[in-house]
Amino acid sequence: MKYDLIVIGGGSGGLTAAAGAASFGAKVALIDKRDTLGGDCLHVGCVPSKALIHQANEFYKGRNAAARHGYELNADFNQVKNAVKTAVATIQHHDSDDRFEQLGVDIFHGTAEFSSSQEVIVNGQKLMGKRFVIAVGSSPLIPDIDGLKDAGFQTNETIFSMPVFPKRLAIIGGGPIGVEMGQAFARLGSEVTIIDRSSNILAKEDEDVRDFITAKLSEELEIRSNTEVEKVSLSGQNKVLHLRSNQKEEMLEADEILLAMGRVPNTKGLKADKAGVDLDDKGHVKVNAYLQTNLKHIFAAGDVIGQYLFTHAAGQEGKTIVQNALFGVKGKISYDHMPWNVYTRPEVFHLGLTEKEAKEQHGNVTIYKKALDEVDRFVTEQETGFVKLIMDQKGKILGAHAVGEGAGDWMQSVVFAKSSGKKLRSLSGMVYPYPNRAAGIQSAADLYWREKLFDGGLKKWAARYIKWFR
Ligand SMILES: Cc1cc2nc3c(=O)[nH]c(=O)nc-3n(C[C@H](O)[C@H](O)[C@H](O)COP(=O)(O)OP(=O)(O)OC[C@H]3O[C@@H](n4cnc5c(N)ncnc54)[C@H](O)[C@@H]3O)c2cc1C
Ligand SMILES: NC(=O)c1ccc[n+]([C@@H]2O[C@H](COP(=O)([O-])OP(=O)(O)OC[C@H]3O[C@@H](n4cnc5c(N)ncnc54)[C@H](O)[C@@H]3O)[C@@H](O)[C@H]2O)c1
Repeated sequence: MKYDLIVIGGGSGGLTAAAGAASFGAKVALIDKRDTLGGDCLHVGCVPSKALIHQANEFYKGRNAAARHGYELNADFNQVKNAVKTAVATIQHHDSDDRFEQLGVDIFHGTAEFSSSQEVIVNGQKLMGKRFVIAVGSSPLIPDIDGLKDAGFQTNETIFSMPVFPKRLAIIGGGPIGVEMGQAFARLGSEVTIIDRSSNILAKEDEDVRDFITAKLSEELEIRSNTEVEKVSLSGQNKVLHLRSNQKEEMLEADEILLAMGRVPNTKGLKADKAGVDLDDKGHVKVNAYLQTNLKHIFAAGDVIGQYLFTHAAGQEGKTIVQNALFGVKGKISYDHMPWNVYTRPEVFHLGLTEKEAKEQHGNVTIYKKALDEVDRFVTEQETGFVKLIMDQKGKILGAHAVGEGAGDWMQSVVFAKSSGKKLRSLSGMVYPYPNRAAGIQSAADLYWREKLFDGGLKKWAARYIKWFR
């Protein structure tokens, strides 16, 4: 039998492609090397990390409240891990074999490898396909640091089931994984140090956002930027990180090391060469705007293409592939309106261009920035942060950024406005129920009218008109 579509990888990208294709009546095979579907996001990524963050924030609040009444609380790490497991198990139902089998998908658990451009092998069985989707995801980058392997370390694949709670946690890498896990462990009671070789953590964020969140996180943990880990050694049970920053050498002792230095694509065992699929020098599958590889019938989605390493990006790519692979529609993937959130407290929201990128690409841009401690809801909740909207001279939204409690949720209307081509003023004209957090968007967007009304010629014209009007 020849499948219409063979999907390799049952994570965010692969599941979306498989479910979409099966719903249209295609004969689909889905292969995943894990025993359960769901991929990294469900098992060792988004879901356990957000569950851990929730546990940590709950504990942190309780601990601070108890401290105000003279009590000291310690976190029970086993309870935290159980809550994380429960969250994963609950969501697993949604990504169960049963659900996909009911959609008509044939599921194979085992490692897939290409034997030709028309065929893959899984558990010794050959599967023939008309079209293929490579959605095998990525793995944590393990650096070649002297002594690291002997000293031992954690990655996102082990940290959620780590047996002992680390009193001192050193995190190498200050990207989203490093800062989210760093703050969560700090809130559970670890002494956390984030080490990053670049000059800033969260390097992809707008400069104002980076400065704000760096200052906030620094209240709870230590950040060492411009720092390299040259070597790791053991001193008894302690892991000793030999650091170098600005020609200065220092040592840092920790109970555990978490690696959060980026990802490598899972293409090693795939034998893509047997199919003739081109990879880039880092092992990512190379695709065009239609998500086709150099072979028109083989598509790729998700972390393995190395574009935007997010669940929602993989899902969007999976959807695009369904229409292109099954119906021959030439739908291009677009990342123009791809938002992301970093789930620290306060949360970071990112959409479109940063101020620096906007200036480089568009020259003259207008920026409206509103501090959240001037927005009533945030005042009542004693929260801070800001909203920053970046637009071109015609009012087109180029970028939107926010740091604030729940920003990832309440900034969503800006994604709608930007992706439907609405101008910034549309965000000002909506009605916001008082006192919701999204009013932060309105306050920032209102600055547009303030400028027009109070600083421009309109005010003089309006004054003359009002005098004249009877
Ligand atoms: C700690 C952490 C937190 C994260 N938090 C977020 C978040 O909050 N929001 C967000 O949007 N993104 C988050 N991400 C990123 C997100 O998890 C990934 O972008 C997403 O999982 C990518 O989906 P994918 O389909 O490309 O790969 P995956 O979900 O990793 O799926 C790939 C699947 O392919 C299988 N596979 C690999 N090789 C083979 C093979 N040869 N044969 C058969 N099967 C194979 C694997 O077993 C896996 O199940 C996080 C990542 C991490 C590590
Ligand atoms: N909330 C979310 O959506 C979320 C959460 C977690 C992860 N993710 C996804 O997972 C991906 C991987 O996350 P990540 O944080 O591992 O990677 P990343 O690539 O985003 O960040 C890695 C960090 O490690 C630093 N680094 C690299 N090599 C180093 C070295 N030798 N010494 C010191 N520092 C070094 C880099 O400067 C960078 O700041 C992200 O790109 C993101 O897309 C998303």
